[in-house]
Amino acid sequence: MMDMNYHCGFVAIVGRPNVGKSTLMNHLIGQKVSITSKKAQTTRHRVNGIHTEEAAQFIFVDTPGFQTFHRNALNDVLNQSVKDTLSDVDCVLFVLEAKRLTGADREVIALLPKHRPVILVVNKVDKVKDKQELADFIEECRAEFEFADVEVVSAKHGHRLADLLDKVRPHLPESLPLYPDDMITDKSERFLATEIVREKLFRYLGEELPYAMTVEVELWETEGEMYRIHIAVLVDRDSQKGILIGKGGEKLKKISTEARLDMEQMFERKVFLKVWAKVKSGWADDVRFLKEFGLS
Ligand SMILES: Nc1nc2c(ncn2[C@@H]2O[C@H](COP(=O)(O)OP(=O)(O)OP(=O)(O)O)[C@@H](O)[C@H]2O)c(=O)[nH]1
Repeated sequence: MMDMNYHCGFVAIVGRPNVGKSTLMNHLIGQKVSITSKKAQTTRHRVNGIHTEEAAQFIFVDTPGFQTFHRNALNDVLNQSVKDTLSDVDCVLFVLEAKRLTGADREVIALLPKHRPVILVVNKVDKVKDKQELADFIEECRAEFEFADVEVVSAKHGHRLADLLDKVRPHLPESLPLYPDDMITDKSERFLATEIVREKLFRYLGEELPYAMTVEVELWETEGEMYRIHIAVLVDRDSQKGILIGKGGEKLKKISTEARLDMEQMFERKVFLKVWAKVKSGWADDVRFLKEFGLS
């Protein structure tokens, strides 16, 4: 594998919320590492997924969704983080939903780098029956930005993803692989642990509440073969804390037990997990607080 013609580089996936960025990345790397949901704005953290081949390694950077309607400090930080990401990758995948070019998409287009190859990825083509309409749509998009290439895909159905990779590959610089070939994500086990807890929050609290919550590792220790992990779930209000904990602590206990079992399976070791709820008022507007979270 260590041949001199090896190519390896960074690829950013951008687009407005809900176009299918997480779904796309999950399929490209072949394992679920970030949560997808019908609701917008589920990927608050940047996720790096890696796809390794015989002669190339693609390191994907999934960027947080743009929130165009409810601007607050959180979203300014997210937008800046997207700009920083884009100026630092070898290729950008700009994802659109077939036949939908909205104001929010145009806001993302405005942030696309002029001096990096940007490939237009038209997703959800399974929803479009008329080929001519699709061709017209692509023309319309091409008028908005000078894309290096275009590919139509269905991320959800894994359709034409190999063709997409074929178009990205030439943009990766000649370099040895930066990661071992069995590595799916360079996000640490810490990150995966928070994703597991987030997934349980969505499962047990419904679709609404988890958007007002954030999950943070407070302690991570190795004791012999075992991990000792403390995770805080930060909520805006006391009432949300109450819902999270549930009657007699039942709900939080269930979330914590299921998360522990998933972690033990994923990390292949015993896990001592403690999950608790904390109130942090207005955390979404507190930029300094976000910085502590490594989000800016
Ligand atoms: N029909 C169809 N639906 C898709 C396709 N790809 C993604 N979706 C759906 O679109 C919705 C949003 O997908 P996500 O991958 O969460 O979108 P995202 O762009 O990562 O969203 P944010 O994390 O909010 O930025 C989900 O319900 C997906 O199942 C596709 O190719 N076809």
